[in-house]
Amino acid sequence: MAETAPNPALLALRERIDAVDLELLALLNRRARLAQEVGELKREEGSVAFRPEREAQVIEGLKGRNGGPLMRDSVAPIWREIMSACRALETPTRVAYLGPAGTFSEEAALGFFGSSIERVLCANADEVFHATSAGAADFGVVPVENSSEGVVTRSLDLFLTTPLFIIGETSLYVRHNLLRRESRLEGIEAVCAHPQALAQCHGWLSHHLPQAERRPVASNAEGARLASLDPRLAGIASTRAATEFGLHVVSPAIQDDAHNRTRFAILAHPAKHPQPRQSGHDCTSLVVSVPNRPGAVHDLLVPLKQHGVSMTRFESRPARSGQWEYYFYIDLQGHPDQPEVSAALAELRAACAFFKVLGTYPLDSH
Ligand SMILES: C=C(O[C@@H]1C=C(C(=O)O)C=C[C@H]1O)C(=O)O
Repeated sequence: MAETAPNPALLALRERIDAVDLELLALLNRRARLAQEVGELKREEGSVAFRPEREAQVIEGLKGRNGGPLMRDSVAPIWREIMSACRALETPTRVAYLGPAGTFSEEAALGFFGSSIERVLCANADEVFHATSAGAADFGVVPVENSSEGVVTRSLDLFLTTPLFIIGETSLYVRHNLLRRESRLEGIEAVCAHPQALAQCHGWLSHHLPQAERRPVASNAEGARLASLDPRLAGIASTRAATEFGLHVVSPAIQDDAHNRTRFAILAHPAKHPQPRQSGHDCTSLVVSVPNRPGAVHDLLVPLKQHGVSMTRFESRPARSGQWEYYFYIDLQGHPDQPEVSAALAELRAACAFFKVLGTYPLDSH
C-alpha cells in the first residue's frame, strides 16, 4: 500500500493521546508513591506486602464503576499490572511455578501476580511445593483442575503432605497449538508434551497424526524446547512457547474442547503469610475423610444444607490405605469470618475422621 501524507486529524488525536499518557504516567507515579508509604507502614507493623483480598476489592470496585468505553474485562488485567508494579516497590514477590519459560503455569502466575515478580522456575509440582515450603519462593502456583481432564491428582495429593495453604485461585483458557521447526504436518514422528496436554488433544492427534508417537515430557515448554532441537519432533504448547523457542504454529487450537480451562491454586506458607481477610466473594477449600460407616458422606453434607452454605466442588481421591477409603476435596462459598460458614465448618469438623482447611481466598476476579 502506498504511504499517504499523514492525516492532520489523526496527528491531532495522537498528540492528545500523548498528553493523556503523560497525565497517566504522573498519576501512576503518585499511586506508586502511596504504595511505597503503605510498604513502610507494613514494614513497621511487620505485616506482609501482598494482600490478595485488597487487590480483589480494588478490581471489583473499579469494574463496577467503569463507565466505558473501556471494556469491563479490560479493567482486571490493567490494574493487576499496575498493582504488581506498585507491590514491587514495597518488596519483591518471588513466585514458584512449573518452568521453563512459556508454560501455562507461567501464564497463570503472571495473570495473578502481574509481571513485576521474581520467577522461580521449577521442574515439577513437587518442586513448587518444596520451594514455597522451604522459603525459596514466597508463593507457588500449581494447576489443580482442568475442565476436560478433571483434577490434577499430583497437586491435590501434595496438599495433604505439606504445610502450605491456598491464598488465591486463577483460571486460564488453555489453547494448545501444534508447534514445530517446519510449518507442515508431514514427517512428524513424535509429539512431545505434558501428559495433560496429550490427553486434552487426544481426538485431534488420533485424527491428524495417527502414526506419531505421543511422548510425555515434564512440561509443554520442555516439549517445545525438544521440538526446537529436532525437526522430527513436534510440541503442544502456547503461542508464547512458540515465540520463546522460535517454532511455527503448524495447527492452532488443537485441544478437543474449545472451552478448555485450567484452574490454578496460589500457595503460601501459613507462618509467612496470613489467611486472606474477607473480600465479599470468597471460597474456602477443605480436605476431609469420613469414618467408614453407612451414611458418613451424607452426614458431611447436612451441616452445609442446614447453614445455607453452598458447595461448589466435591472431589474424591483414594486415601491409599488399601481399604477403599477416600479423601474428599470440598470447596465452599464464603469465608470463616461469616457466622454461617464458621458454624458449618465446626459441625463438619466434628463429623470427620480427618479435617484440614486448605485455605480461604477471594474468588478469581478475572
Ligand atoms: C498498596 C498495598 O499493597 C499491595 C498493593 C496494592 C495496590 O497496589 O493497590 C494492594 C494490595 C497489596 O497487595 C495495600 O495493601 O494497599
